[in-house]
Amino acid sequence: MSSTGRTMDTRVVSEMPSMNTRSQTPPVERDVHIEISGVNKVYNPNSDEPVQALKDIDFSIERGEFVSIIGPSGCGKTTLLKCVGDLVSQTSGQILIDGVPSTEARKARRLAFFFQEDVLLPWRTVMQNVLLPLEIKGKDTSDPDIRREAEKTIAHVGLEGFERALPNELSGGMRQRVALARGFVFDPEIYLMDEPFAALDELTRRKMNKFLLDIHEDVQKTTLFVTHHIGEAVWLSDKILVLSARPGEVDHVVDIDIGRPRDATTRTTDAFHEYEDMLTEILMQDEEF
Ligand SMILES: Nc1ncnc2c1ncn2[C@@H]1O[C@H](COP(=O)(O)OP(=O)(O)OP(=O)(O)O)[C@@H](O)[C@H]1O
Repeated sequence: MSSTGRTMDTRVVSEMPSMNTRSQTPPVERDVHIEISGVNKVYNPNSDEPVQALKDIDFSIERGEFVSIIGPSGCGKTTLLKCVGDLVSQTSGQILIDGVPSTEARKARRLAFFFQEDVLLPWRTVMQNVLLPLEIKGKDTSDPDIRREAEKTIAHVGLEGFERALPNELSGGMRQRVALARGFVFDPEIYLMDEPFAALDELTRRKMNKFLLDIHEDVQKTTLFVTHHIGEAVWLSDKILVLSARPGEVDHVVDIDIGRPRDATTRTTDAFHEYEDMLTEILMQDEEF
């Protein structure tokens, strides 16, 4: 286990049996996909009450890594995700995707967003919802090749046979899988996920976690995942970025040294529980949490 943090608490570290600080690990070749440097975000900067959401964020994500962002409510998790996806602009600093600004990456549709609400169009079938991003992109969605691709994506999320169903005929978990398929269909390089399973009941959420785990281990897309759920973050992630209370700063970066593939038994291991306890303790130290 390893953890680095701007405000590393030695008491927490010393309690962890096999924790090393990152400076002790030998240098390895890194393939940086997303580079966040000196990012600050202030909302309403010219008003009487500017809100500094992010402060001096330096963080990088390697290709194929699954990184979760956790932290106290309102600490800037969504803001950071939106800055990476160029849905809001940072006030200062830069975010590069493979060395190019995130604005260009968004325009080239290299990024896909997934939100808590499945935002499916209720009058469109599963197939029509999945085809929507391709339609917006100006593709001819009556093209048999495109439809085959969409069918493959629908099958990939386990919804084969539901192509003609309407959203209101599906369960919450199924609707969320349609939303995932809609993001996957244009084969983006990076998944940006903002609490995609927060509205689901615990059992469905577990199933969706396992589903995403399998997809990630299959396609290994670089993923940035915002969550409040520590267990979910540990199960899914290679690395967890913990932000401090607002203004969000990098508080800790915890590498999850649990091998893959992971399955339900992973959640019963000592290592899993140690990570859960460590992260809970880090978050509890923040008085505003
Ligand atoms: N458009 C906006 N205008 C002004 N302030 C905003 C805006 N969006 C977010 N904020 C503020 O910025 C801060 C960070 O918000 P953000 O939603 O990024 O945090 P979060 O960690 O994702 O929150 P939560 O855990 O509640 O989902 C909060 O204080 C929020 O009120």
